[in-house]
Order: sequence, then C-alpha cells, then structure tokens
Amino acid sequence: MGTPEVFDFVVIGAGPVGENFAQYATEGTDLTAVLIEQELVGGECSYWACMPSKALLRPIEVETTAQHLPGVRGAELDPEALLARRDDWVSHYDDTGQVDWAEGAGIRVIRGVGRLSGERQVTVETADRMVVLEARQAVVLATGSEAVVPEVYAASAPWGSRDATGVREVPARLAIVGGGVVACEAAVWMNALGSEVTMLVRGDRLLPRTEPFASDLVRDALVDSGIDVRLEADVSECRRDDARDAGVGRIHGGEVQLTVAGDEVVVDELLVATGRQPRLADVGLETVGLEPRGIADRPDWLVLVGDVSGEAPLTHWGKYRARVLGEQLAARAEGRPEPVAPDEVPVPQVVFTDPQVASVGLTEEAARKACANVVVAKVDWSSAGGAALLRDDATGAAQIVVDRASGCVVGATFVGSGAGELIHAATIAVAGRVPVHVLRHAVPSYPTASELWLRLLESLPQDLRRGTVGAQD
Ligand SMILES: Cc1cc2nc3c(=O)[nH]c(=O)nc-3n(C[C@H](O)[C@H](O)[C@H](O)COP(=O)(O)OP(=O)(O)OC[C@H]3O[C@@H](n4cnc5c(N)ncnc54)[C@H](O)[C@@H]3O)c2cc1C
Ligand SMILES: NC(=O)c1ccc[n+]([C@@H]2O[C@H](COP(=O)([O-])OP(=O)(O)OC[C@H]3O[C@@H](n4cnc5c(N)ncnc54)[C@H](O)[C@@H]3O)[C@@H](O)[C@H]2O)c1
Repeated sequence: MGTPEVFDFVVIGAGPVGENFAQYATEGTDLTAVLIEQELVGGECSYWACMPSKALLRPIEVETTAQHLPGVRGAELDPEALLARRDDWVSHYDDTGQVDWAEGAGIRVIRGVGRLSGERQVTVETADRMVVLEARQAVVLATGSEAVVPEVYAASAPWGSRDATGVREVPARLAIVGGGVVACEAAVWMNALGSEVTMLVRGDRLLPRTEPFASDLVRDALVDSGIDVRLEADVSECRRDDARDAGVGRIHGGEVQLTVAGDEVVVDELLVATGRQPRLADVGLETVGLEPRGIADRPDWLVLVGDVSGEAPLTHWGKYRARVLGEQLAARAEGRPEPVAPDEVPVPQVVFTDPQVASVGLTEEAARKACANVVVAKVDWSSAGGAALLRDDATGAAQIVVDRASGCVVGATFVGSGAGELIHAATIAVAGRVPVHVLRHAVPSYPTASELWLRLLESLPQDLRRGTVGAQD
C-alpha cells in the first residue's frame, strides 16, 4: 500500500457538509484537504434528497397557486416535464460540476470507500487499489445518515426516500409510512403525479416536532388535495409477493398488503419514511478503539460534522457547522486565534408542503420549559393583506414566541404560501436577540407578507412592545 499521502484534513464523505468543511478549512491558507466519496460528490442532498424533492415540489405549488388566482387560466401539471426538470436539477446524476468545483478550489477528490485504519489514518478502497492517507490536523467524518427501516417492512423491498425523489414509475396506489418531513413532502408530489396516496402515521399528528397548529394545517391541506391521512395507524404486518430491487424509483414487486389496526390496506408500492440515523457503521471506528455508541468520547483529531454528528439533519445546519469548524480548525493549525461562535444558534427549517411550514428556534412547548415566562402571539395568514394577496384561498397562520424577561423572540412558526421566504427575518431576530420593542422599527413594506410581523407585534402586550417590560407577568 506504500507510504501514506499526507494532508492536513482527510474528509470522508463529500456531501454538502464535507465540501463546505474542506473549503472553509483551506481557503486563504496553505493547508490541504482531500475529500473521499464513495458515490457522487454533492452527496444525498444534491442528487437524492433536497434538490430533487424541491425541483418536484415547486411546479406543483405554482400550479395549485395558479388555480386559486383568478386571472390565470390553463395552468396544468405536465408529469413528464416535471420529472425531466427533476433530472436536470440533479445534473442527470453526474457530479462532474462538483468535482470541478472541488479541484478548482485546490481540494483533492478521491473516489472510493474511506475507513479509519488507525490514529489519524484513513484507508480508501478505490475501484482498483487501496490508498492510505494520513491527516496532520484532523480526520473529518461527514458520512451523512441512512434511512431506518423497521423490521416489519424489511422483506418487502419498500421504497426509501431515494425512490420517491428519483421516481420513474408512478404506482397507482402508494402507502407512505411515517408522518415526518419526508413523508409529508413526498405525499404532495406523489399525489400530484397521480398516485392514490394513503399516509399511515403512527402518532396522533403529522410533523411531530413542529407546532400542533402547523400539523393540523398541513393535514387539512393534504386531505383536501385527496390524500388519505390516517393517524394512530400502527402497521402490524406487511406482505408482498415478488419483492425485489427493480432499480431506484421503479416499482419493487407485486402488491403490498398491510395490516393496519385490524384493517387491510393493499397498495402497489410502499414508501417507508420513518427517520434516519447517523452513518457510523463501516467507517473503521473499531480500528481506533471506538464504537458508534461511545462516539462522543473521541480524540480531538477525529471530527464529526453534518448528519453523522447527530445534530439537526438539515443541509443548512450541517453546512453552518462545517463553516464554523473549518475556520476554527484552520486557525488552530496556523496558530491564529480561533473564531468564536455563539453557544446557542437557532435552527431554522422549511417543510415544502403546501402550505409551507417554516420555523426557527423554540416551539411554544419548548420555550415554556426553557423560560420562566413566555408570551405567544398568533395571527391568521390573511390578517396581512400582502400575505392574502399571494393566493385567493390563502390559509395559514403565523406565531412568535417571546421570552418576557428579555423581550426577545425565541421561536417563530409561519405556515402559509411562501412561508419559507419569510423565516429568515425571524432567524435574524432570534439569532440577534432583538427585543420586540426594537423589531417594531423594522418596517415591513406594504403590501408584502412580511406585514404579518406587524400583526404579530400588535398582538403582544403593550409593555413588551414599548420596551417597558420588567420581569413582571
Ligand atoms: C428526501 C429528503 C429531502 C431532504 N430535503 C431537505 C431540504 O429541503 N433541506 C434541508 O436542509 N435538508 C433536507 N434533507 C436533509 C439533507 O439531505 C441532509 O441533512 C444532508 O444531505 C446532510 O449532508 P451531509 O453532507 O452531512 O450528508 P450527505 O448528503 O448524506 O453526504 C454524505 C456523503 O458521504 C458519502 N459517504 C458515506 N460514507 C462514506 C465512506 N465510508 N466513504 C466515502 N464516502 C462516504 C456518501 O456517499 C455521501 O455522498 C432532506 C433529506 C431527505 C432524505
Ligand atoms: N424540507 C426539509 O428540510 C427536509 C425534507 C426532508 C427531510 N428532511 C430531514 O430528513 C430527516 C429525515 O426525515 P424523515 O421524515 O425520514 O424523519 P422524521 O424524523 O422527520 O420523521 C419520521 C416519522 O416516522 C415516524 N416513525 C418512526 N418510527 C416509526 C415506526 N417504526 N413505524 C411508524 N412510524 C414511525 C415518526 O413518528 C415520524 O412521524 C428529517 O429529520 C429532516 O430533518 C428535511
């Protein structure tokens, strides 16, 4: 295998997070990084997750919006063109552009499976040989996450999120197990593509990590669009003849028969969307005396970032952490003062259903646990003319959660058309700890959906708005 090739940073996994880490750890320095990738540079997000799903969802949202805008006639979905758009946005599963970007930034790319093989050492299994690498500063695991498939479905070769985003054959009847983000978003595009969709949700609401009012609004919208949403629907059995891997996005066998709370549900395909877990298996942890469960107790030279870290499994969050860590480790390597990041940074998320659910920071329930005294303001989506103008069937709501002691917004949730583009204002307010009496002077333009902020601030008690608040009730 020869003498190890030495880099400052050896990064296993070239998803968005690995790429960002390598960029920020080397930019403007003499430090070197290598990215090891077993599939496509750009990772799950670029080819099988964020990009294809959003490429599919946007035309659907535009079409349904157009149907509720008097003055527009003839907006119609073209399924073939929709799938072609998806293929364009995933660059036809070709990562040349991202490899060129990495190499242009001075980052080496090695294709193969990377595994730890000793302290600061990684061995890469490429198509034709083993390559040994050594990290002067750190080995960075950015290996992402993998879907968790409950045992009951394992023998039925169900669809995973890759099949849903990479759909080629549209099943006439599709059951989706799960009520999280993947399940809700996939239900929208599979329904629009013509599947008769049944959602089998174990819990008593969709999107269990968001505000309950958001769960209700999304459920109502999914039901209105013709989706059968079944809550508290436990699947006890799953049978399928001729289960096989027919390729990504193709139907994986015969009919699927599910026993759901005593009822039989028969479908042509089953999508299992029951969550993801950090991809820590088969990365060679045992070679340095570690195992996935004890990963928190690892040496300084081994860094985890992105989905594999167990933090919020979101591209923007992983990339943020990669930027921060990259800059910090570069500074440490060069003996410069390390840039400091705040201890608490709020995590935003947008669920691209219709209506969209955009949230940041704490939910009301979490805020009540974290703060002694919390004030909540909630308004209807159509309370602001600019929001109502976006489509004539506008439904939704906006909510902010304010910590009375500091007068600052600690959480916000917007549910409505285009809500995703509104959330950054809330993120700035929460991250910047801007008191609401100051936010009053951030004037939203008329008539934009941002005027929801006016309505929200007007709903707060006067003392909070005026900034005369103490720690009183
Ligand atoms: C259907 C779906 C839709 C999503 N939509 C959104 C969205 O709209 N917005 C959002 O913020 N998040 C979204 N996410 C989450 C997002 O995809 C992840 O948070 C993001 O991809 C994490 O980036 P990452 O770089 O940590 O991991 P990944 O993107 O998974 O990249 C990890 C890379 O490491 C490689 N790898 C793993 N092990 C090895 C190894 N041993 N050797 C070499 N290479 C290896 C993998 O091949 C992969 O390319 C979505 C997820 C799903 C499933
Ligand atoms: N727009 C976005 O930002 C976006 C889109 C898609 C995915 N993602 C990310 O990907 C991650 C994974 O998404 P996901 O939807 O797979 O996970 P999730 O954690 O959001 O939802 C999992 C769902 O499956 C249910 N579930 C878990 N185990 C089950 C079981 N044994 N039987 C039946 N139901 C079960 C849960 O109750 C929950 O409803 C998310 O956490 C999210 O951060 C983000």
